[in-house]
Amino acid sequence: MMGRPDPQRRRRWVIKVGSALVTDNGRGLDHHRIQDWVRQIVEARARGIEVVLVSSGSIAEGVRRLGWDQRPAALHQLQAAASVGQMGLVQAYEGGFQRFDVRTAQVLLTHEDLADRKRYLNARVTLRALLELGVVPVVNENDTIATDEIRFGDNDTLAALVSNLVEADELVILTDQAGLFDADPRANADARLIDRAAAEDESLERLCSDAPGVLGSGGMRTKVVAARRAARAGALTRIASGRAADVLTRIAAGESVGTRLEPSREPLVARKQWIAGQLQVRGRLWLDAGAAAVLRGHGRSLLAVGVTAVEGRFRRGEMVACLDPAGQEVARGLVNYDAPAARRIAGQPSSAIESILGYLAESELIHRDNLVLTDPVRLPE
Ligand SMILES: Nc1ncnc2c1ncn2[C@@H]1O[C@H](COP(=O)(O)OP(=O)(O)O)[C@@H](O)[C@H]1O
Ligand SMILES: N[C@@H](CCC(=O)OP(=O)(O)O)C(=O)O
Repeated sequence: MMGRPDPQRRRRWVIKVGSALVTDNGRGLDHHRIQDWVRQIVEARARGIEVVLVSSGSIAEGVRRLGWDQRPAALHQLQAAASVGQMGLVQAYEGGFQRFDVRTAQVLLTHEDLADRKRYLNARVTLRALLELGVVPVVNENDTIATDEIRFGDNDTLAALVSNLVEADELVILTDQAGLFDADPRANADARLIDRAAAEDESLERLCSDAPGVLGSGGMRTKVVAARRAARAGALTRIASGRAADVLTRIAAGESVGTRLEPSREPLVARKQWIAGQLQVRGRLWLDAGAAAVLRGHGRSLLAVGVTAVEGRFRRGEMVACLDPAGQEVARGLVNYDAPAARRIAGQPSSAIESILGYLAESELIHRDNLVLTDPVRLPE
C-alpha cells in the first residue's frame, strides 16, 4: 500500500454512515446506535485520530417525521424531507457528542461548492480549521438547494471527496452489510466477504448489484467507486457493518474488520485530486492517435493540433473528457478555450491560434497541470 508522505502527521478518518443504519431502516433515528458510534469516535480521538463524520439519513428521517409512508420521487419533496430530517440528525450528533464535551459543526456541501476551485479551497480551510479546533464536523449534502444536475446524489461520493479535501488516511464506510461480498448478500445466501482488495481494481464494480437498499441511494457500487476516488489521494477505504460491536474501536486498534480497499498507486498531487473529483463533464474532445499516445505515455499537455472534433458546450476552465479515435476516454482536464474557440482551433498548430482567434489565451488547449489520466480510474458520467 502507498503511504502518505509524512508519517508524523496525525491520523485522520472520514467516517460515513448510511441511511438505513442511522434511521434503523426508516423507523426513526437510532439514538442508541448513534450514541454508540459517538462513544467510539471519542475513543478514536483519544488515540490521536481526527474524525470527520459524513452522515446520511436526512431524507429517510424527514420522510418519517412528515408521516409519509415511502420515499417520494419528486425532487422538491425530497428536498423538503431532507431539511426536516437534517434537524434531527444534527440534534442527535450534537447531543451525543455533548455528553463527552466534544463540539460538533454542521457542514452542508453541494457539488458546486467542490467544483469551484475557490469554494473548494474555502471548504478545505474551514474543515481543517474545525479539526484543528478539536471539533467533529458532521457533513451532509445540502439537499435542500441541490437540484438534480448538481447533486452528488449519494453520500459515498461526497465522503470520498471530503476525504480528499481533508487528506484523510482512511475512509470508513459503515453500512448494513459486513463489507463488500463477492455477490450481493441480499440476493445470494452463500456470498463471501472480501477482506481486502486493491481500491483501483475496476472488476470490483461487477460484484455489486445495482439496487441499493430501500433507503440507501448508492448501493455497494458507489462505495467501490468512492474507494477508487479516495485512493487517488492515497486514502485507504474500509467498508464495514455499522451494526458490528465496537466496529470503529476495533478498526482503530488495527483489527481486520470488513473489507479493506487499499490504494496501490502514488497519490495525485492536491490540484489533480480536485480535478479528478470533478463530477460534471461539459464536453468531449476527440484526439488523433498521436495525441492520445502522448497524453497516455508522457503526461504531456494537450495541443489543439491533436484534436479532431469538439463536442458540447463548455466555457474556459470547465471540465472536458479527451477521447482516443476509438472513443475510449484517455483523460479529463480543464480546458483553456470555450467550445466555439476550441472548434475553430482544433487541428491547428499553436502558432496559428492567435491569427485564427485574434487572441492567444494559452498555447495549450489543456495544460498538463490541469489534466488527469482516466486510467486506471474510470469516473462515472
Ligand atoms: N457485492 C455486494 N456486497 C455487499 N453488498 C452489496 C453488494 N452488491 C449490492 N449490495 C447491496 O448494497 C447495499 C448497501 O447499499 P446502500 O443500501 O446504499 O447502503 P447505505 O445506506 O449504507 O449507503 C447492501 O444492503 C446490499 O444489499
Ligand atoms: N443526503 C442524503 C444522502 C442519501 C444517501 O446517500 O444515502 P445512503 O446511500 O444511505 O448513504 C440524506 O441525508 O438523506
